[in-house]
Amino acid sequence: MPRLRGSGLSVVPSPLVSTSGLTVRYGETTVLHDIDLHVDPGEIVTIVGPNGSGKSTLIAAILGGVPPVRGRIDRAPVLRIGYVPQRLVLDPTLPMTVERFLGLPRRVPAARAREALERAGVPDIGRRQMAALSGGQFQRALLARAILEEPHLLILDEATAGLDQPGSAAFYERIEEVRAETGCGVLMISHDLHVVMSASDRVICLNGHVCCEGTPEVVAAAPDYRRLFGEGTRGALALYRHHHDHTHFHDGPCDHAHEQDAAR
Ligand SMILES: Nc1ncnc2c1ncn2[C@@H]1O[C@H](COP(=O)(O)OP(=O)(O)OP(=O)(O)O)[C@@H](O)[C@H]1O
Repeated sequence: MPRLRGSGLSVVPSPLVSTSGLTVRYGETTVLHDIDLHVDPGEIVTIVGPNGSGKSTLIAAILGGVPPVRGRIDRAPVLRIGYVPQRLVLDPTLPMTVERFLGLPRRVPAARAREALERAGVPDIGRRQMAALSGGQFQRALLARAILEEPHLLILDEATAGLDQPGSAAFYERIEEVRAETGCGVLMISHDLHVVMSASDRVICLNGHVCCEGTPEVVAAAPDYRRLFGEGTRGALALYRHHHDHTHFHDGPCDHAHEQDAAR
């Protein structure tokens, strides 16, 4: 897969995607007010926010699935988006290997499928049945399918829901590696506050509107963010930094807002 930045092979203008004054309504209810955001090539932007704060709606609007009532969404010309959903329900009785799944809806050469699985960190699961994968392997298979198309922008909607904390941390590390290898931009939603804050270049805290935005440190210290998620995440951020510095993972303190979200 070519690097996107500086390779001259597939340079995409910056930003990859931006919204300005984006406002979305369901019936009489306005769920997104005046959202301005952008994602540049090669950056990881994470959206955090409480349940019902409009995160999935924002992603759906960016993907073109929900029309805004006001504002605009601009995508770079020829933008290729890879999307990893929160979950995908497959009929467990349907025999389907991972290789075959990667070939849907159209066949891909075996070498490309193998490369995508390697990029996703699961090089050996090609012959396995989709129904027999663990939760983490299943999400990696979805990630492989998303990166198969060499996306300029990878969008993940709570892709680690259902994974345990080390599984989530490993998944986000893999996302950082994919970004480093390909230069793609990443826009993701996450409830894994413990691990995601530090895996991001920028964090956008959403609650119907953008409450605060900035580097993980800036957002973790912002009063609006702390009102929504409590004080615990600053410690979690330090914990994650520790994990990152030492390439091992310790369980640690957890703020209750996150526990409730994770338990959903
Ligand atoms: N198709 C729909 N029709 C009507 N209301 C909807 C629809 N989808 C979402 N909503 C409402 O819009 C609001 C935002 O929902 P959304 O799923 O975007 O939030 P979220 O931040 O992703 O939530 P969660 O963290 O629980 O996944 C909620 O009040 C939800 O009930």
